[in-house]
Amino acid sequence: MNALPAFKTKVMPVVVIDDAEAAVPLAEALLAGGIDAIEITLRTPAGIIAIERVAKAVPGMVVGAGTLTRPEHFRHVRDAGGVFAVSPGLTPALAQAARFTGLPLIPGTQTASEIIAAMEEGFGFVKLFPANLAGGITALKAYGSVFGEMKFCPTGGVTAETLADYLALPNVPIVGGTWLTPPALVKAGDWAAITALAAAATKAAG
Ligand SMILES: O=C[C@H](O)COP(=O)(O)O
Ligand SMILES: CC(=O)C(=O)O
Repeated sequence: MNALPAFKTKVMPVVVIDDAEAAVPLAEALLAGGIDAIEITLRTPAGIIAIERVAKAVPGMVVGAGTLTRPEHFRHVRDAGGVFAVSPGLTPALAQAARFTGLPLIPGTQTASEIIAAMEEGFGFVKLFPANLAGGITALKAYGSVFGEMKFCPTGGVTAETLADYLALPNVPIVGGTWLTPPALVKAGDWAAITALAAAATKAAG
């Protein structure tokens, strides 16, 4: 599968954005806290515009899209300037769209069969989603002993308090979550508070 772009952060903010105007200051606030990659979801109409703005205006930020659930989403994201894609799951049609557009994809998995299906499509790095429902750290340890080559980005229920425990696992290079960009802080434009959350997560990630 297409290789992911390089970034340093071990903590991926999963952003649900209601107002595209907030995208650039939000990305700059995260960057100031040491986070150089962001997943802006397509769950809101503002998502794709937000990706376009961050891709144009925040050169230090590696911007990707989340919640791709339809093949045509891949073209929309690529055309907006997004450089990677994340999906809560995986189907053959989504894998084909990723290959066709050249957009690197991190697909969501939860079960052993889903991990095997992702491996069959050529993925070596997947999401564990929702990580807390899938069994969290216990599941990742079990999958680590079975799927030695597979790396995971647990997302769903990961917090500032638990991220270091996840990252201590050898098969977890990065974690994701929404706690870095609380909707109330985004709505209030409290970028300093978001930088503080990002800096705390960057520190906890080591
Ligand atoms: O999209 C990902 C998940 O909904 C994030 O879950 P979280 O809010 O528990 O971080
Ligand atoms: C769950 C996730 O990462 C997504 O919505 O793409």
